[in-house]
Formats: sequence, structure tokens, C-alpha cells
Amino acid sequence: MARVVESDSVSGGSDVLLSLDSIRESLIRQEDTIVFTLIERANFPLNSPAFEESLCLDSGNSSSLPEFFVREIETLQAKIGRYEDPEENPFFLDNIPPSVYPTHKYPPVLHPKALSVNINKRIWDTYFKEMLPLFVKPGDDGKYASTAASDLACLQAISRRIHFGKFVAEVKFRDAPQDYEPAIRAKDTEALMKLLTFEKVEEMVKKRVQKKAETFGQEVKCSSGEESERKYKVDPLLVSRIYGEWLIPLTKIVEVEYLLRRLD
Ligand SMILES: C=C(O[C@@H]1C=C(C(=O)O)C=C[C@H]1O)C(=O)O
Repeated sequence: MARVVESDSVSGGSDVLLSLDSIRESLIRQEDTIVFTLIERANFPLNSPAFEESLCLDSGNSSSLPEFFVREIETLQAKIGRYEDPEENPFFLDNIPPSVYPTHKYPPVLHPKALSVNINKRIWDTYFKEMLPLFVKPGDDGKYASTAASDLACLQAISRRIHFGKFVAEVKFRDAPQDYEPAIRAKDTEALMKLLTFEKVEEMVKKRVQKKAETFGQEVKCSSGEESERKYKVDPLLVSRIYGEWLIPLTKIVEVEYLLRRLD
């Protein structure tokens, strides 16, 4: 019988069993979400006026459409407790109201300083300036509202993955405090980067996301005899490149940032 993986969360259950294997399983499950959100975003062209032009949208404040949209959605999501979850990190920290809904009590898995590790500003700039122009077609179809909803899905999935580095770092630290503590005390980021890096795992991640993009993004044909050149909704090599150039390096930056605060 097929095994159904129910959740990609590692911090929600009452009995949190944190291991590098469970964290990696979660990152593998998150790949599905990321690949699907990129495929969905590729339905629309770049639509750059939406994020390049700022308008007076919000009681005198000027912002781009995605900024306005993400701010508003984050406010709403915060009110039902999204950011009580240590796996979620807002893009607009100044904007986060407390939850009005009785929220789940997340067991404290991470060091309290984890809250101060947030690289979403960098993720935002990288997404709009570097990643997006790579995997969507140039052009403007005017569907800015749907495009902004698609950008939000990509940004949240990518941000969650990258900030998962906090959990990865916590497990690696607990597994070998004797190796990490001297480097943390010496604030030796290079040594920390070396300790936490597993090149073989990274190579596997890049190969696997390429395969997922081939599988999820292929044109599906029903009748036989239609074997022609395979077409993909997003170039699978680009998905692998997005992981190799941005998602993995930024995850490792989060890991280092978290570790530097781990003994505070
Ligand atoms: C996430 C991990 O840490 C590092 C980052 C990786 C990634 O972002 O996929 C993979 C391997 C490590 O170099 C891990 O060890 O699983």
C-alpha cells in the first residue's frame, strides 16, 4: 500500500522528534510546493510594471502592487496566527499584529534568538530581480492581481524553505555541540559554513528538483503516437539552477546566522 506523507511540518506536534532525517524529509516535501508554485507563476509573463512602479495605494504610502498585496495578506494571516508558527517568517515585520485567534502552542524547539533571523528582504530582492526574469516569459498581459497572488505563493514557499535553515542548524548543533561551540564563540562564519555543508546532499537536491520539474511540468498527452519533443512549463535546468544559486546558499546563510546566536 502506498505511504501517505501527511505533513511537512517538523515543529507542530506535541511530541517533537527533531532529527536531520526528519528535517530533510520536510525539505524534500517542500520542493514539491516550490516547483508547483514556480510552474503556476510561469502562467503569467513578467508583468514588471506591477513590481517596478510604486503607486499611492495605502493611505498615503507609496508601494508596488506586490508589496501592498503581501503586506495586506500578512496582516490577515498574522491575525489567525500564521507567525506564531516558528516555521513562518513575515516579509514586513513592522506590520505584524498579534493573533486574534487562539493559536496552537508550539513547543519551543529553537533558541529564542531564532526570531531575529529574518532574511526576507534579501529573498524579496533576489526573487524579483534575479529569479523571476529567468523562469517567466518577458511581457505584460495586465493580469497584475493574479500575478501578485502567484508571486505571494512563490515568495512564501521559498522563504519557508530558506528559513528552515534554523531547524537544520539546531539539529546539527545538537548532534555535535563540541564541533560547533568553538566556531560560534570565535564568530568564525567560514568554519561554521564548512561544518554545516554536505556537498553530496546539495548535489542530490539539485538533481531531484530538476526531475520534479520534468515530472510535474511536462505536457501530458492522452493519445499514443503523439510522441514529439518533450515540452516543460518551466525549464527543469532552471529550477535546478534556482536551487543551486539561491535557495541552497540562502538556507546556509540562515543556518550560519542562527548558529551565531545559538549560545547567547
Ligand atoms: C539543509 C542542509 O544543510 C546544507 C544545505 C543544504 C540545502 O539547502 O539543501 C543541503 C546540504 C547542506 O550543505 C542539510 O544538511 O540537509
